[in-house]
Amino acid sequence: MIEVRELVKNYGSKRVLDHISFDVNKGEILGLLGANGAGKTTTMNIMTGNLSSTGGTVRLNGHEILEEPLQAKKELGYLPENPPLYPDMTVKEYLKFAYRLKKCRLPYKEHIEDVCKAAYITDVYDRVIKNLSKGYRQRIGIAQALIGEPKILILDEPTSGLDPVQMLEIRNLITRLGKKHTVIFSSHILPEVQAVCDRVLVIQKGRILADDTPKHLEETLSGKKLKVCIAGPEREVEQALREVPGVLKVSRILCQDKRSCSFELQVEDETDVRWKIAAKIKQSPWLLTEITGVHLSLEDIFLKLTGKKEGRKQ
Ligand SMILES: Nc1ncnc2c1ncn2[C@@H]1O[C@H](COP(=O)(O)OP(=O)(O)OP(=O)(O)O)[C@@H](O)[C@H]1O
Repeated sequence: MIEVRELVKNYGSKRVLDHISFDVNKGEILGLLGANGAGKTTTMNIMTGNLSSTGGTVRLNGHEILEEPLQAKKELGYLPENPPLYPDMTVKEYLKFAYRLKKCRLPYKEHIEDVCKAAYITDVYDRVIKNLSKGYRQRIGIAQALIGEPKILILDEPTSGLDPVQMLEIRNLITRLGKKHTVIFSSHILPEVQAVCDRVLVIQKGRILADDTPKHLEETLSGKKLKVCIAGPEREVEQALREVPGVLKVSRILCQDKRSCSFELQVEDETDVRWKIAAKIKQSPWLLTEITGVHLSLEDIFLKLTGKKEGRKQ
């Protein structure tokens, strides 16, 4: 559905995109994750034909954005970082304006109704935009992007500046939109990408650091780890755990419960080793009090990939 190849962008002698390539399949929700200045907006602006590239190509449903701009843009709904709203218009007037601007040919009344329903703005249809909350304004921006039934939605930081409730509403909305559209959205909020995306591209200084599912990315970087707490003599328990097939490494960790001892285990296969440990402890006089997976948050992964904390904005 989307094919981005070797995108390069220079501003004078400064290279801000350095050979970015990726594909997005039909129906996928892709998160573009990166710190402030990583190159997310630049990538999206080039993909939507709003900015020229120094090199590389972008194909939207087979149409190259510079060679066939009209056909390519018909495939596309775009929400820029600052939604292009006219605050003195009512929602009705604004959507009519966007409908005309896009030269949309779908039946006006039904289509606008559908778009308002999809973006959850039906109840403010006759209100003046400047009097609405930022959450509503963001959803009006999304409604504008939905006009013309584009197959692809590109949303630049759609939750930026929203309160936690509004953020959740937009995340839920993106998940629902993903059922009908191919969606790319950018964010610097890691749990958001984790919650919403099928795939994540981690981008830093104009380069792709990782292209993976949030879950696989986490597993790959964190390694498979278990936390095990057992009520029993520490040294003997440690030895017993080392003997369980599939356990690669056993490290003692601090234990909150004075009657137990705790260990972090590096293992080959989490589920399999859990069963084996449970079976082994059952045969002993000891008691298994906890066995849980240890997972890195995507935030830890991001810091691991980038190797530093600088440049992150909240
Ligand atoms: N017109 C411009 N002239 C020079 N440098 C620019 C211009 N626009 C963007 N840049 C630089 O390009 C780099 C990437 O910027 P971009 O806006 O794409 O980052 P971003 O990941 O979207 O960050 P943000 O979350 O702040 O929007 C930054 O270093 C930025 O300073």
